[in-house]
Amino acid sequence: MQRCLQLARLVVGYTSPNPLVGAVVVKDGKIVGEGFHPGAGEPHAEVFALRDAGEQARGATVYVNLEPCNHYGRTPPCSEALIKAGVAKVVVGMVDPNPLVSGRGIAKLQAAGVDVLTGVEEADCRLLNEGFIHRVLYHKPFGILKYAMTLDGKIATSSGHSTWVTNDATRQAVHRLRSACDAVIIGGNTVRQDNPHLTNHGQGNHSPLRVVMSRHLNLPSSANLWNTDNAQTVVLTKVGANPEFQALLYRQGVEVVELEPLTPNQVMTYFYNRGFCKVLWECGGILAANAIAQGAVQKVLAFIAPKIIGGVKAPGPVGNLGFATMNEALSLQCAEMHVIGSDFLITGYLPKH
Ligand SMILES: Nc1nc(O)c(N)c(N[C@@H]2O[C@H](COP(=O)(O)O)[C@@H](O)[C@H]2O)n1
Ligand SMILES: [Zn+2]
Repeated sequence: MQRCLQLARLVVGYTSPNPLVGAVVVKDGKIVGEGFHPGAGEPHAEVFALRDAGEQARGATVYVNLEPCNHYGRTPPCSEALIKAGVAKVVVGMVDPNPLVSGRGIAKLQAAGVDVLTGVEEADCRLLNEGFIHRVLYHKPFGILKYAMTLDGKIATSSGHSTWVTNDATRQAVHRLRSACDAVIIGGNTVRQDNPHLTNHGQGNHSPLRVVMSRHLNLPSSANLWNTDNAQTVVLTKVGANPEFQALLYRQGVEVVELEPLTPNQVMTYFYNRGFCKVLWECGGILAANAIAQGAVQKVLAFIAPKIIGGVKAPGPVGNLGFATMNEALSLQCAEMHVIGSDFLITGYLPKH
């Protein structure tokens, strides 16, 4: 199953709205076929693995991190392909939450006499596809809030200087994280203040869509994000905002989309309709607080550098949530701490809305 996950990860960032899936065919204790799902519209992982195994699939065991499908979507059902290939056993990482599948693939295999074992390495399988699972269950992409702060909770100095809070290894981890996401979102303030690139800087193959939320388009006419040679940018704004600036962006290949209302919740609906599974919020505190308040954030990744910068006016990672007492605090679930060189990373999930 871990090999399935390795295969699936080869195309991390490329498969949305579909999941990341790898499959392995084992006969007499040896791997005789492997495959992964390259992206929506392409055959599923099981089909590639069966093709790779050829006749050796007969009587073999197939491992796959997601339940084989049993529906005609963009491609025909894998359950039928597995039965036709004559496999003896299928080992499944997790049941597919997609209501079109959800147990039906397993039932079809069992009805045809195929032995099925489910829930193998399930936690890792769920983690790999947490974006897909959330998308399917809640009809919104999975939102991740990432920030980097000092030990005293500042994301910049009081003058706004923020390069760099964390060490090189942490910044590379963030670039890999971007590569695994469909989009990375910031607000207009971050463009004005930091002029970021928001690319993967060569960490991973996939470049996420770079997104700026700006109500009035009071943005610089020259910015790294307006260079669309290596990565696409979309600016989300209010209906009718600053037509001259919209024209300037269009000329540079930047897509402009008008949304009403321009809120994190509406943005997540827009990106669901665009087929996205995972969206990264790399914004400042005000937008981060709005995104949390509107349920657009499911997971938090807080990178912490053991430095103290001080400053009463130095900004923190999350603005006003309207809480007055400590018992209103949002407690992260399944919180974990990781060490990245001299920095620390705390991850966890926000309570469900
Ligand atoms: N088990 C499995 N292996 C794959 O490689 C997959 N891509 C999936 N996806 C499931 O089928 C749905 C997509 O179907 P189409 O690609 O449109 O035919 C997807 O939503 C998953 O439920 N499953
Ligand atoms: Zn399938």
